[in-house]
Amino acid sequence: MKIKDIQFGIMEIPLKKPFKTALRTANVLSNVVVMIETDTGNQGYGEAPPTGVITGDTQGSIIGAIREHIKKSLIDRDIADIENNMVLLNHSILGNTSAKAALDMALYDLYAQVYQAPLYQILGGCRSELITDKTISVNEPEEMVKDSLETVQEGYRTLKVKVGKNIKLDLNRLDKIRKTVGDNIKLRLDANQGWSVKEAIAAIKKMEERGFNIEFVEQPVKAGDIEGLKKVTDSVTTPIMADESVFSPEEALHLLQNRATDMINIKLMKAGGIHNALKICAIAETSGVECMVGCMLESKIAVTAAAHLAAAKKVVTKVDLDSPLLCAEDPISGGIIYEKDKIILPEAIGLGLGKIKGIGWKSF
Ligand SMILES: C[C@H](N)C(=O)N[C@@H](CCC(=O)O)C(=O)O
Ligand SMILES: [Mg+2]
Repeated sequence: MKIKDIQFGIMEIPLKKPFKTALRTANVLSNVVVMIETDTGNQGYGEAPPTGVITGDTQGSIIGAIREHIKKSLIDRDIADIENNMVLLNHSILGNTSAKAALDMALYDLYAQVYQAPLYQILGGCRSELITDKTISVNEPEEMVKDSLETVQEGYRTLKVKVGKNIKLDLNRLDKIRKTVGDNIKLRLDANQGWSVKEAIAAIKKMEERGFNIEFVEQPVKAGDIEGLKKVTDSVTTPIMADESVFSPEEALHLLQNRATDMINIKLMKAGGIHNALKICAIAETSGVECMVGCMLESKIAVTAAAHLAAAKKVVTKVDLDSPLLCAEDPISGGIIYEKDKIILPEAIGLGLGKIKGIGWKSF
């Protein structure tokens, strides 16, 4: 099975309500979708969201990286030669992790089609179901309480609460949310780099004193401040999870050798795809550190690929794969199935994706 062509299209999906973090507000998901076609008529799908504030990617940079660098390194390659294909993909251009992730998942989709098995089984097959959290955007406390209550009433048992704007208001937000949802709901926080080191330590200690029972706090401080991240990790008892501070396996190794974080949030868009995400899993497992698999604002295409990774590996003990749940429409048939907070992996071959509605495919 050889690669004959690589095509792309733009997928626009409105969100049910604005997605707000300490870094940005988004109303619509506007992603690059890729399709690899083979000489046997098979198709592999991938997706890249342009998350400029985190990965530095734009729609134009994703398309440009594939058109000018990645495509020529993959045309005519044999799908079964996955290791060499991944080396070529990763060496085709520096950075551009979202573009690489889109091609990486399409290559894995086809690789699993060669061996006629669901991808998660080929990658390790640890489990066939996952439980995801659902994100509560950062807003005025009253609106967050309302959103949290509705989410719990819909059947979600874990809320990922966005904070990081203002510590006094953040404490007020959490106080009200915890009182409203009760003690049986897990609350994990994501500050998206919004606090200083001192603010993070003070805020998390107050949460501990007030008994908010926070499962973990994601990315309290600036991505590049590894010393600051370690200081926060060492100063509080609540577990700290690195997100924007870890893109590559090399960064994961550096962080864990320095014990700068308690956990890692792996995202395909930061790692450059499943191939590098598997290396991060191995580094974390060797260091005795658990991982979460998360997502950007991705449709069911990229989230299905992330779910296959999460289902494959034992070291992945937490899942933040809620992005399709935040979308007002689902133009993709097949892929993962959501049953409230449960994600069921498809038993279909490869990623198990079906038709994608409304895409006008163009060759790069
Ligand atoms: C969507 C997911 N729950 C999430 O919060 N992901 C990111 C932010 C993604 C974005 O800004 O597009 C995270 O920081 O964990
Ligand atoms: Mg995060």
